[in-house]
Amino acid sequence: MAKEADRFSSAHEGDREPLFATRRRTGGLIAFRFFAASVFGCICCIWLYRVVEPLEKDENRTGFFRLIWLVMLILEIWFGLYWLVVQSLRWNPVWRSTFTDRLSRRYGDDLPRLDVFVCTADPVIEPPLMVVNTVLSVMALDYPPEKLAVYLSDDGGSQLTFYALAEAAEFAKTWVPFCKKFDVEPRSPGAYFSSKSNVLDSAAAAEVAELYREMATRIETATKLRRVPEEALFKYGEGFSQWDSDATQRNHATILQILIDGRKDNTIAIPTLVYLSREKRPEHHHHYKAGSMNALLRVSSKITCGRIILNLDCDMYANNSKSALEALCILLDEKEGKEIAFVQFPQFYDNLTRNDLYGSMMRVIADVEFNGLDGNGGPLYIGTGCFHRRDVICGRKYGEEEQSDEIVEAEKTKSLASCIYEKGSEWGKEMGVKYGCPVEDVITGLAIQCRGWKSAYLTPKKEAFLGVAPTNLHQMLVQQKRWSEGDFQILLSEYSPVWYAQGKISFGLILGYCCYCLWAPSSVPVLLYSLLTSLCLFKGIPLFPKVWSSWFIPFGYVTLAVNAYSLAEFLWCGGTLRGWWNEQRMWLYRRTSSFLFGFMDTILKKFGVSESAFVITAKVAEEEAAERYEKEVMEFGVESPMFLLLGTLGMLNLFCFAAAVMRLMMNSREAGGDVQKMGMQFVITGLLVVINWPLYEGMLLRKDKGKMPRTVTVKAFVLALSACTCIALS
Ligand SMILES: O=c1ccn([C@@H]2O[C@H](COP(=O)(O)OP(=O)(O)O[C@H]3O[C@H](CO)[C@@H](O)[C@H](O)[C@H]3O)[C@@H](O)[C@H]2O)c(=O)[nH]1
Ligand SMILES: [Mn+2]
Repeated sequence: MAKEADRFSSAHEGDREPLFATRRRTGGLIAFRFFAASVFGCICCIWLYRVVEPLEKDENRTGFFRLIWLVMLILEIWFGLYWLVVQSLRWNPVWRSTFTDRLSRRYGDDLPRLDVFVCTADPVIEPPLMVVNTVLSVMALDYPPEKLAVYLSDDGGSQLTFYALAEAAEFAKTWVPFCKKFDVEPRSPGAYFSSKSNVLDSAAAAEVAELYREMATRIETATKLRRVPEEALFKYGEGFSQWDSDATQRNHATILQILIDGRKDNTIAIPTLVYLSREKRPEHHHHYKAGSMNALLRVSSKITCGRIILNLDCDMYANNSKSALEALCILLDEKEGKEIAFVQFPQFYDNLTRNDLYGSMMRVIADVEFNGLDGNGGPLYIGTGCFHRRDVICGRKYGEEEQSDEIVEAEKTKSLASCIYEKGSEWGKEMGVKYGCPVEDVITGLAIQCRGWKSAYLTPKKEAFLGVAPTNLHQMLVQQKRWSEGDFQILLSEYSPVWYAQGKISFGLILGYCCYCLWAPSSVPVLLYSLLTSLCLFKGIPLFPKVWSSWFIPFGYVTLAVNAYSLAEFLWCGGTLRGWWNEQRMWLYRRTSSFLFGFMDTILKKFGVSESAFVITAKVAEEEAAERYEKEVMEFGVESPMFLLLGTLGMLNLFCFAAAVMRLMMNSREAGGDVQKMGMQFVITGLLVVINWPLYEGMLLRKDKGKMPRTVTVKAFVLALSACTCIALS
């Protein structure tokens, strides 16, 4: 391998054309900076208002009122500073483009080995048919098959998944050559055959489609019956014999089976395919996905030892067969590419509806913010759709020599995936993917960047990978809780971007990390601000300047400018107006439930009270729920503390707004004054009510199974009503 590395770096000395280009924005950027400066100027005015205004003589201003005023000042300082931090993501964006033709000219098929790691963990919420579609899509990537290997890590230790993979191995012999011969896209057979428009109209295609359908039926039937057919147990006996009779998901020996060995069998041009289920024992922590990634790193090093590693979640199929070549344009570039440790593609989904009810796409993050991060040193590693250099993820520092990894085939390969292998080693610490954090990906990427490496972000026109977004509110909130909690833990950990990364990565990138690491704590100010605004409206206490006073200008300008900009940005990124509105709702819900719970759990964890776990996101929904998802009807359905909180806050807003409107109508003489004094509060609380409309519908009007459970509605109602009563009487 040492020689091979040499070959890649120096043999093409004469050929100096870069393999990728980096584009920066110029014109628009200056306009943006002016705009940002104007907003910041107004933010300063708001702070000034809070400081200066209470000094005015006003007999109504009691001690309690001053306290509220102080809280408002603190919250506005937080929002202002957070806004500043977020600008780092827009200050210096870059876009990368690649020259795959130059890559082909220079290297032909002489490319480094590529190992693809696909992780799955549960055959029920991650259906084996979906998993093998992902596997098949990467096996058919535009890449020399003898250089490509696909590893499936099954944390579910499921015979069903193994069975599906064994079936896929057979089907691959037809599918891979078919894709290459006819250059089909996308290369997930499920996605390809379900898209009516691009399926070839030929006998060959019809034959492959039939084969696929037969395989899919077999896999789905087995999954439904939760039983592998008898003849398959026999046919793939070597694999199935590795399951002990008492094996369970959490307690079993290592299962390792090379289903296709591309190293030996050169007659069929199909990539190597390996199934791995690492050993699990109840007394050993398995470290979730990070644990399986590290087991994969070790086991694959003894089988194919790809110099490049692509990591995919089991639902992210390859939608663009050129993605590996595109990533290599960056990693093999002789000049700038040398300092780049990993190439991240965005997470896109193929199950989104038009207006993206749950804001799953995170359009602006993918199309704006990550380019901003790239300009400051590189995007975060987000766990899927990411090409790594093996030796870097294993711990190599920037500037160190790449080590040669000899493939010595040993009988002991299996032991590399045992529970005790990592005891007393650096795995999970300085080597491989890090343990102990719910976002193992982000912290690992940060550590790599702190070792001197950069990363790059690639967004080809045709999305490289497509996954499955959560299709109900609860799942979405749970996923967001895990992310916010994990990112906040990073902020408090020894790898904190604020302390540890100081001097190791650029200041802009530190701020970039902070945007996400501060998600969890940002819940508290949003909660307080919205509560204070509506409760004070209810009590008739004005919190903002009068509508006609000049102090109102900065408030009005900041509110309008920030929201108009966010809307424009959303539309530029291809979103719809409705989609933006939905995203604003999710912005609020995430903060007042997911992030808040993530924040509290992190604090509790610091005191050793709770343990954070990795709750896997389901990738299937039952039929009726799926229909509601298609129609963009918000799905509640389950009892959850997060819903109770959202419901209570929603009701509280409604009561406060209703009470204030009633007061307006009853004494219409003072109405004008009331509106003037509290115009801004009316608007904010009113908007909160409007944005909560799907919530009220779910609580009060709907009858289907996806409505808010009755118990939650009643509890929320009682809680909100008692809160209002207490406040009214106080
Ligand atoms: O014990 C576990 C738990 C999960 N997984 C796999 O990890 C992947 C991601 O899990 P998912 O439930 O889909 O979580 P998401 O929130 O969608 O995942 C995002 O966020 C995670 C960190 O929170 C990253 O690990 C993922 O790569 C990233 O896509 C899936 O393929 C799982 O099968 C395992 O292999 N073992
Ligand atoms: Mn996922």
